[in-house]
Amino acid sequence: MILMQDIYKTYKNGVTALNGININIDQGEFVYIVGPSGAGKSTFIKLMYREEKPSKGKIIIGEKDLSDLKEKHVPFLRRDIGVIFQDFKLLPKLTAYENVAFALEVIEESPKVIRKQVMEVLEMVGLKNKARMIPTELSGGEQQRVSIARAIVNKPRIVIADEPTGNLDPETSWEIMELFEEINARGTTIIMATHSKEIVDRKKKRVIAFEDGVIARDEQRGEYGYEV
Ligand SMILES: Nc1ncnc2c1ncn2[C@@H]1O[C@H](COP(=O)(O)OP(=O)(O)OP(=O)(O)O)[C@@H](O)[C@H]1O
Repeated sequence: MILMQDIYKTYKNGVTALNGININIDQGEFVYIVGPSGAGKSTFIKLMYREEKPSKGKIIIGEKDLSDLKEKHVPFLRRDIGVIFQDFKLLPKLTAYENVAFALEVIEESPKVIRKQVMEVLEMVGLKNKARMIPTELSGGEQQRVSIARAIVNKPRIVIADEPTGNLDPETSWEIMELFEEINARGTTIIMATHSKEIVDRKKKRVIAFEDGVIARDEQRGEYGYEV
């Protein structure tokens, strides 16, 4: 479960990005976050994995109240949340296998567990044969698959994606969306910020629309709702 109560976020430069957010997302939901540029979507997402802290308000992720989460416990929160970005953020000198394994090495998993889980997850995203390639040897879609593999190798309960198809062509985007649906079907909560009207309107899911730092719409089986 993800709960936000009365969340405000003002950055150091005085810009207020979120202006009173209340939200409740159940385990296993698939939620699109939409809205105009600058509406507060990325800020909302960053609060969930503690990349940013709210200026005011309460955030609960699973059983953890982030208000009293000590810095040294942030890595434990991140084990429960996989994050995926538009620009993949892979380590350029490491192979696909090593990029995914890295997520488990930092939490000191045993080499045996690492090998098994990394190969399983690379197979799931269809990249078992390209495990030894480095990011520049892979297409954009393949790089995004590696980053998805890295995000889910820990079996997190929540996957957050900030414009994951923003750098991909339409066909590749659909393939990536299928992967997200597969992950969601296993019970993982998916929260995805997107500017893609095609994706949101075709895959009818819960839609939360941000405008000027507040939630303007929150609809089950919603639509994108903006002209493109
Ligand atoms: N680190 C920061 N410091 C200061 N202001 C910021 C920072 N990050 C975001 N903002 C401001 O907060 C507001 C909300 O930004 P945010 O990135 O959350 O919007 P967004 O809806 O994700 O936009 P986009 O669709 O363009 O990614 C904007 O006015 C932005 O300029």
